[in-house]
Amino acid sequence: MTDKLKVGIVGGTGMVGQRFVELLDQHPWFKVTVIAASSGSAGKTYEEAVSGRWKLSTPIPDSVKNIVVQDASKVEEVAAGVDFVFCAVDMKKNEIQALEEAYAKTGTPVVSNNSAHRWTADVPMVIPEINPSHLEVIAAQRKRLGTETGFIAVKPNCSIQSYVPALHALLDFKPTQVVASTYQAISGAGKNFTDWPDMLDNVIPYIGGEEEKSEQEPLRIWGTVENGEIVKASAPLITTQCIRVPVTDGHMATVFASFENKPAKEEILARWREYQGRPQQLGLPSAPKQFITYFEEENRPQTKLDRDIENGMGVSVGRLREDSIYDFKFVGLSHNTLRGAAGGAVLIAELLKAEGYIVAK
Ligand SMILES: N[C@@H](CC=O)C(=O)O
Repeated sequence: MTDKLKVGIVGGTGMVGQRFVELLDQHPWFKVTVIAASSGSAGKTYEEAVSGRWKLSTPIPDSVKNIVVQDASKVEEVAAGVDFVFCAVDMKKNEIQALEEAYAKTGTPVVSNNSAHRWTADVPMVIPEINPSHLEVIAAQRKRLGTETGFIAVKPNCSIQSYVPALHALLDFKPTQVVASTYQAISGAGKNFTDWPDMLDNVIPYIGGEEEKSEQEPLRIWGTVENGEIVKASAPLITTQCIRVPVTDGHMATVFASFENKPAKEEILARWREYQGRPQQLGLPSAPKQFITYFEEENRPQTKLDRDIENGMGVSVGRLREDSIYDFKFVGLSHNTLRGAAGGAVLIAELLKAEGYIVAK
């Protein structure tokens, strides 16, 4: 490919925005041409705007240091310089909904990390390996928004990515009940230990809104497309507890599951080993070669050792065993700011491009 698509990052100075910047540097299909943020950062170079608050261990890429940050609320101006945008902003839900729709109405595709539109009936919420067919609702959404080229597509909450992929590979055994407890890294709250010293040597048993998202969003991912809308699945029944733990990156989940047709352990392991989704079939640039990796060792997956598997885009699973109350239990792990946030969104954008939904303006 010679001409890369021009990308804007709306909310480019926050932690997820920084991950977008990092992942898109040297991307084979996409090039960051615009970074937009709040009016307080507008007019500064990107390097100035993130000075003292760059949170990643890699340096700020040279390719973006001198980009002058634009005001994200000046939608027409931002949209004029890009083919599509990623959006990761920190605003009220109704403001995010309005902002993303405003971008879409300029004819600009929006790939969003925000939760604001996750339950808008004609907005696809996608894990590319699991429900790429939900992109079909974009046609209905475009009609509603009055645009031929713009639309919004969103990624789900980070925490579900540590257990939904493993369950998805077993869907034809019909999971009936799932209990998941998540152990979530502090980067999920946009923080590191310098910003949040109280998290050192500490565990907080509450993350606002997280349990509702963790229980409901999988059902939308497993939903069906009916008349241009996603209709959520009615099973399995899911209950969760979401806990903040003192690790930088990586959300772990302990999972108990029962099935209508209980599989054998070997069948489960085979499904995980063999599972491939559309990104693997298409060979998308950010797709992990192995989506689900099972560790035989009893003390794996470990957050620090395994969160970066497949460049942070793979999902690790371990400790599969029969349970005395449920059929099986296991542990899952995914990188929350890569697979669970910016990386997952970049993979959605690659799928959208490969499927012809995102094109050069
Ligand atoms: N809501 C999540 C964000 C994902 O990383 C969290 O708080 O961890």
